[in-house]
Amino acid sequence: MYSIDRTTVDQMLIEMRKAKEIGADVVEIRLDCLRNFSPHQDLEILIKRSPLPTLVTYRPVWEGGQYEGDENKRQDALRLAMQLGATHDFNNSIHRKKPENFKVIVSSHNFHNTPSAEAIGNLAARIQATGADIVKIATTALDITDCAQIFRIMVHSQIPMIGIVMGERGLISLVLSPKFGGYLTYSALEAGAISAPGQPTAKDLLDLYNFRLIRPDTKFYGIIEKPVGHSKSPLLFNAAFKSVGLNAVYLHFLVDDVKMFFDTYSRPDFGGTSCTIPHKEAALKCMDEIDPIAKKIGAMNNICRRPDGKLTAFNTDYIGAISAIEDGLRELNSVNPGASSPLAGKLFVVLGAGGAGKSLAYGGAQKGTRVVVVNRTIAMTLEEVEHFLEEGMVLANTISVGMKPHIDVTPIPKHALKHYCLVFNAIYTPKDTRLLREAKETGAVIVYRTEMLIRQGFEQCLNFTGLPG
Ligand SMILES: O=C1C[C@@](O)(C(=O)O)C[C@@H](O)[C@@H]1O
Repeated sequence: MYSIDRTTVDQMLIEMRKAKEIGADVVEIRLDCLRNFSPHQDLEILIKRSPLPTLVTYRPVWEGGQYEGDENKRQDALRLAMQLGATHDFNNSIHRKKPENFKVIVSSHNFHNTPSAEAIGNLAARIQATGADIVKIATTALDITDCAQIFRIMVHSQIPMIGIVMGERGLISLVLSPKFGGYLTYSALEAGAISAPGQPTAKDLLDLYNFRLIRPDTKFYGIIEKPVGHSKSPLLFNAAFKSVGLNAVYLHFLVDDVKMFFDTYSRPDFGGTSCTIPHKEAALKCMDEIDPIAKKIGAMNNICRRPDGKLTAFNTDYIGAISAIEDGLRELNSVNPGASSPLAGKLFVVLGAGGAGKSLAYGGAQKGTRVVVVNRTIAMTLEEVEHFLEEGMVLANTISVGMKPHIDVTPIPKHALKHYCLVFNAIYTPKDTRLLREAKETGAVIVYRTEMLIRQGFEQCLNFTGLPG
């Protein structure tokens, strides 16, 4: 559902039409946001001209809304909306059966925090006791685990319930609403036009998260990250799940405390996560098992929950990066066709010794390269690399030099690049770093981070589901 909080009737009508075009099932109009609201005239226009079933909300200040006037007048306006058929249409479309007369949503908003599941359950019971047809409880997420409190109550609610946890950390409460029996969920028409913090856009809900396919038995996965939203993995995984018809969804998890996250989301239908900064180390401590290769590398990026509930960590970065580099080398004629890997025998220079650097160094060694790791503290420095001369070397950069906003700098000067036949850069933004631009100009094959992303994601998909992505 899309909620409209414009200040004039005309603006609301425009947004209602947009909401329909985008694919919303229902629109909510927030009467308390209208300036100079004239109930008889405005409601008649809004309800009669709404292209979608319409939910009318007139929220007072004490419930987090903007209406400050007389309580009787507020209730009169809601009764009028009912007579004009707003709720009638709404129920008709949602239940797909004729309601006796109309339905009432009684809501409670908590803009400070999320109480315990027990307290939410008591609140839901009190709301139900008012004679509400539909209970709506909106709380505020201080942590992603707050969503679990709402899920626990919503899934067992005897009457229809809308449970949402507002804020960035509450995103999963909106996306997973159908999984936990939610009556409806909210989305924004477009980025920046949200009616409550943390709302996804209708487009993301429908196209990125495949919202219409989410059911109670849908398995869920995601990427644990902080801040949230930079990863392209949800795009990759949800497209893969949809293409093979897998009943699963992959989300952004904005996680503050990794242990609390894994302790809270321990259901069998939570299948695991990808892991990125800043959680890679903290997550390792929560694992029941670490795959021997991830252990050897000393870095992981993929966590799977086995059917017995145990968490296992894997490293798929080394396969993703190395196979992207191998494919790049295959474009060159100079590759020895008889060798098991086009990397075999090459001098492989890896810049950086963090998780990605360690993964590349391990992968390179497995393929028979002579690996040189370059960083500030071990092996050799960037200055020394400039004097490294052997034809046909391979360079993999994993340090952040050249990353946005410092796009004018580069880890290796252009003149030193002429000895490399391939350059890989693990930086996402910008895609065309100065390093890659100059490598291309000197005639090297270049390999982007996205090539690695796709391949490491494919391996994660295999680990999660046993199916190729
Ligand atoms: O390299 C990546 C990409 C990633 O960080 C992302 O942004 O989606 C997810 C990680 O699991 C993986 O190691």
